[in-house]
Amino acid sequence: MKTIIQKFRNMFTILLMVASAIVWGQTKPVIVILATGGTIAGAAGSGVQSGYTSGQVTIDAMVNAVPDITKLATIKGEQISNVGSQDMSFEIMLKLAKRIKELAADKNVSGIVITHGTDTMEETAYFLNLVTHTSKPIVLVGSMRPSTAVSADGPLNLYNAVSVAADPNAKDRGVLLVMNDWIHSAQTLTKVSTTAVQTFMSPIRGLIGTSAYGVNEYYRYPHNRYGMKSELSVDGVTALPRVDIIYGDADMPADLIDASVANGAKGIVIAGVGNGNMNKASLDACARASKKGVVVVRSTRVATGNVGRNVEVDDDKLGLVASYDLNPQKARILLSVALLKPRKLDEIQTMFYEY
Ligand SMILES: NC(=O)CC[C@H](N)C(=O)O
Repeated sequence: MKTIIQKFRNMFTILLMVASAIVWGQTKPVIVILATGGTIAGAAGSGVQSGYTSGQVTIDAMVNAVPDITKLATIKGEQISNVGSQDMSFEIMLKLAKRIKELAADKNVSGIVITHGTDTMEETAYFLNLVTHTSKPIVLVGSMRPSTAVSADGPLNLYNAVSVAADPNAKDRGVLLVMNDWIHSAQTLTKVSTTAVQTFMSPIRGLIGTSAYGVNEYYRYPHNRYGMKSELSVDGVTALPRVDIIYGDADMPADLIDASVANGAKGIVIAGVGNGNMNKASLDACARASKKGVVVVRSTRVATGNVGRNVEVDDDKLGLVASYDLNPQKARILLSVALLKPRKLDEIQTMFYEY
């Protein structure tokens, strides 16, 4: 009799454990990881080797390296691409945007994490910030050391990124990047070191918050237009117009600007010196381009500070746009998306102030 009761009790305990596991599994937020490649998925022959190849490791292997992640969320993974982000293309970005839109509309999904190489992470982050209209957290993450390195930074970065994506407090903050304990806005972040683990900074407007072993603190909401407030869209778009970046320096040759126009650019971003300046010959070439209907934006090669309108350059007279907060690579993204529709110069200038 005693053994029957004991058996019954054991069965009941097991049933209870299974039921609570199911309930917990259902209440845990669902986070979808979209993997694109990068160093976080990179591998080398040894733990102390500087040479390595990006985009070698699958999403499952990345998640398995951080078993604790499944305590934060139910993880689902999809491989979108597996490239070093120097090979990130508008085609992959458009594919990402489309998939994010579908996932954001799924009421079972709480947030999205994108694993990505750091070289062009600012472009992808800013692009998604403009064209994904959702309040759900979208978090980019990468690493500076490959998965096989001694002290690889990828696993903790991924853990923190999932914790932010699963955090209701991260909602409505636009596309974020979580690396090395810091939470950045897509609009402000920039890569400042070629190899150091502390490579992302938000030098103009500062951090959105911090994430330490999954404990998140938020300081602010981004100031600019993004997500639900963005009027920009890439729905049904399969390619973006050509926009070139031309680097400014002392005695720069102006014929690169004419060549860009001749090769079919619809927009040009000048990574100018100082406050978006360039020599007289280049300014003349920009004015020529503008007269032909090519939109020319003056950005800067300088790491901090914004480019104001009509400071040393008469933008009104020459028909130019000032990039304001945006560095050349982000100015190129905004201009490429803005040019999907015919827009007047002053409308584009307003976009540079607002986005
Ligand atoms: N740390 C990195 O992710 C840089 C590696 C690689 N070039 C990439 O961007 O994917």
